[in-house]
Amino acid sequence: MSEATNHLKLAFLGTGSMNGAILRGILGAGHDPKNITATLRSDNRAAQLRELGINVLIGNEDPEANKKATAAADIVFLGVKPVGITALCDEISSALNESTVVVSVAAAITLRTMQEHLPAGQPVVRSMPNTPLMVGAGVVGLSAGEAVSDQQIERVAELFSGSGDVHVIDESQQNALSAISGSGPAYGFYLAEAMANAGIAMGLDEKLATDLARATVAGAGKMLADPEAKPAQMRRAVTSPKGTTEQAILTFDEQGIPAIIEAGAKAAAARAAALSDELS
Ligand SMILES: NC(=O)C1=CN([C@@H]2O[C@H](COP(=O)(O)OP(=O)(O)OC[C@H]3O[C@@H](n4cnc5c(N)ncnc54)[C@H](OP(=O)(O)O)[C@@H]3O)[C@@H](O)[C@H]2O)C=CC1
Ligand SMILES: O=C(O)[C@@H]1CCC=N1
Repeated sequence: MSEATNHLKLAFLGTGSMNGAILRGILGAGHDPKNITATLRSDNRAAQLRELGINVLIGNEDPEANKKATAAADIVFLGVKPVGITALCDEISSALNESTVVVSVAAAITLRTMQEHLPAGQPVVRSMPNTPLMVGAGVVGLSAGEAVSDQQIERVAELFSGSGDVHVIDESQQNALSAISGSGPAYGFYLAEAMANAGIAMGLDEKLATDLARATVAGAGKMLADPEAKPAQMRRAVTSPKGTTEQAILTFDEQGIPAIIEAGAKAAAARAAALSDELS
């Protein structure tokens, strides 16, 4: 991370699963914790966050928490649920400096919707991150609003790049990206759950089945982390002709698993499009 980026003051407003994962990734990449302020509504997760050496403000104790964090920040990450984003934009508008970059991590909330609830000309970035950022293995898609300069989007990209892959994309691709990489960690965990249950169904005890599934999906994920990795080729390397894996893959294909995964991803993207309309 460059010196200039490391010195940026960051505010995380609504620091639950996603904003918490982003800030852990940024800290892991070497950002100075003294330059980070996180807000929460209740104090449930405050102690955990304070252990990271960052500043923590609690909305239920200080109604000005989000505004105070915003006023001191160069970049503000909005990490509340989609339904709360426009109210949060309204709340912080008076505390923003004209060069403060507002980055939303919310699914479905468009740049246009945010811009309508922020001062005219405010730089706004729509992002779709994923939780593996917290272990330095995340993915994020970024789309810049009209008022964002090249330097500002590069700074946001640099902040994320210490903990994952960064893709700057047209906003029209955000819902599809969200359906693959935003929700995708849950699909990986779901596969591990299903594999563990299959082991239990074949008579393995629960702990052994869970350990086998967890370590296997994690190991496969580690191999896939190589940017040159080719999933289909790697699958074939495990699949001996007339062997055991082949029977499993043939059964998955016969039962339509690839089409089911495509249908699931399309349902996630369609839900994002519907939410965009509901919350605009
Ligand atoms: N989870 C994921 O994998 C991903 C999530 N996202 C997006 O991230 C956003 C947050 O989701 P997620 O992290 O899962 O949700 P969480 O519920 O874990 O986090 C939301 C946090 O915001 C806090 N909060 C709510 N309102 C306020 C407020 N007005 N001021 C300050 N803090 C507030 C909540 O505090 P309290 O608990 O005290 O109410 C909570 O800590 C969503 O918009 C989602 O679309 C995007 C990609 C992936
Ligand atoms: O489920 C959700 O709505 C969020 C967006 C992508 C992952 N989690």
